[in-house]
Amino acid sequence: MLGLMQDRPLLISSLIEYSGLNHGDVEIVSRTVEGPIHRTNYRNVNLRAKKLAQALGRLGVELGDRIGTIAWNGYRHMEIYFGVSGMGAVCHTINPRLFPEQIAYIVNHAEDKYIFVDLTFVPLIEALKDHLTNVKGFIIMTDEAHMPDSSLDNLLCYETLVEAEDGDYAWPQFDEMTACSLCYTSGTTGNPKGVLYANRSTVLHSFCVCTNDGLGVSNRDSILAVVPMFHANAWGLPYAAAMCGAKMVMPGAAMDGASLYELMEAEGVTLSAGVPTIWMMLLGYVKENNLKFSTMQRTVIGGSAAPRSMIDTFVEGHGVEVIHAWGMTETSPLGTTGNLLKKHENLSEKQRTDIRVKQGRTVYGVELKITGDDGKELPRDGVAFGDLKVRGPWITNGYFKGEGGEVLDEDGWFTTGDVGTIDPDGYMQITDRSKDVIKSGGEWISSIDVENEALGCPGIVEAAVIAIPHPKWDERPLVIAVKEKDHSVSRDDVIKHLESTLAKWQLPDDVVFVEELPHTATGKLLKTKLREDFKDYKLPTA
Ligand SMILES: Nc1ncnc2c1ncn2[C@@H]1O[C@H](COP(=O)(O)OP(=O)(O)OP(=O)(O)O)[C@@H](O)[C@H]1O
Repeated sequence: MLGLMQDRPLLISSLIEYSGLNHGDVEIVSRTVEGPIHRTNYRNVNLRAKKLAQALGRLGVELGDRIGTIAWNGYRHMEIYFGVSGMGAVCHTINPRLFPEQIAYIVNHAEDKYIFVDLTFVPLIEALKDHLTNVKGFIIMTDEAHMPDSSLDNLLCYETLVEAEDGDYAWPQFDEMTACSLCYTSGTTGNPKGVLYANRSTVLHSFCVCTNDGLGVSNRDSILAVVPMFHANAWGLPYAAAMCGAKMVMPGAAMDGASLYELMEAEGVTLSAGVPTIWMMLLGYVKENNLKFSTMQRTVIGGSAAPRSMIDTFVEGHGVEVIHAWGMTETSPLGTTGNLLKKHENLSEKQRTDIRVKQGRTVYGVELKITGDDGKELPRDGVAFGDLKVRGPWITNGYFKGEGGEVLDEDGWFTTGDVGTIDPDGYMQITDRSKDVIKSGGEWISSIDVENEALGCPGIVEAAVIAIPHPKWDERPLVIAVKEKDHSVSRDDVIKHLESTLAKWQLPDDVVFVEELPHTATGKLLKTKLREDFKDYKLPTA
């Protein structure tokens, strides 16, 4: 209609086209599997993403085709993100940490036409090749000199494909609701299910990441994306970085404390993002070697609850602000961020951390509520807890190919499977996953609360809390913990420590120590495995 605004589709390609033109010199730095640190910039990424789109077109890839990637964070992966989605195909990022049979399942379920494979994952794909039904070819993400001897049929070399094209290509325009990427949940609570992101939802999500009260990503940032590009699209950081021309620093396969710290310091990293397990390791390295972060200003912790002790170490020990974030694959993933408000400026650091431990507030675009057993909305008083529901333009409306059937209620709310509270300022706090809550004598005990408190006990490096059946109380909590190396912390020490912070009925009935705890492909505690391992465990109080 004349006199109204233009109807330009919100497309992934517009992000890289923008940064290619306006932030052309800003660097993309990657650790590579071949060896040295690689440096490129947005101008080159845009050009090479176009060449890739040309090459894929020549291979017969069409609008809507799914193209897999099995790769670490790196510049070629970024080119694939933009090249594949930019041409109108769907970038399906495969999590290499899934069980091999799950990988075969999702590749077949997605009907991936081609798969981009990092050199490291060639053996993994070779072992699965007879089970992959739809794949026409494997594009190895390297140059001719590093091409492996492989038993895979239809092997193509990434650099050869890209360099054969001239890049004289205009990004096609299509409906902004066209799918751009596909991520499968990691199956903590069942089989992996596909979540299909749209061009429009991803661009809107990027705006949200770039707002100050989102993750505040800007051109002044140097971002270390530790969260993998195969996990909920690295929380959308590659897109958001392109939207504002932020420097991207990508660790490749080197995720140990020393490598991450070195990269942060060498590349002037100001913002980093990852799950608590990664930060636990990095902080351990930094403490052991008596180091400080010299450029990092803020770190995003999400995927699992950020323990208070971790927040304290970052904020008080290193002067690094923590942005606690909550989300799910189904929410693109950013749902809430724990930024402080103006009115919190004059609070003590302890009071400010009382807020930081909450999972945070929604940014514009996402609506959030909690409901009780009757489905009615509960008050935002920070006390009432219930099922957490979300709604918004970057929240899924159902799983790929209709798996699991209808997932929204009649008003469009998505039930997250998390249980939480919302306080009068809108800060949401996850109490638990609904499947992990411990139901004891008609009361609910949050396994996350008990875990967090147990982590504050000297000598405990990791703790998981699960429900054990109890003849009188239905269920009671059991702490399963990992000790610091050579530490003498005992069961009674942990219980004594918890007595100072938890109500009597919330105290665990027992504490057992293990060498290590099982984790999911995305670094979360694998409680299904713990429940299985401890299914015959008898509590001393039973
Ligand atoms: N900051 C956080 N604090 C506590 N829990 C969090 C936080 N961020 C994410 N989570 C948990 O992670 C869940 C989403 O994780 P994700 O989408 O990666 O799925 P998954 O656990 O890998 O797989 P599945 O959905 O199959 O269980 C959330 O529902 C929530 O339980």
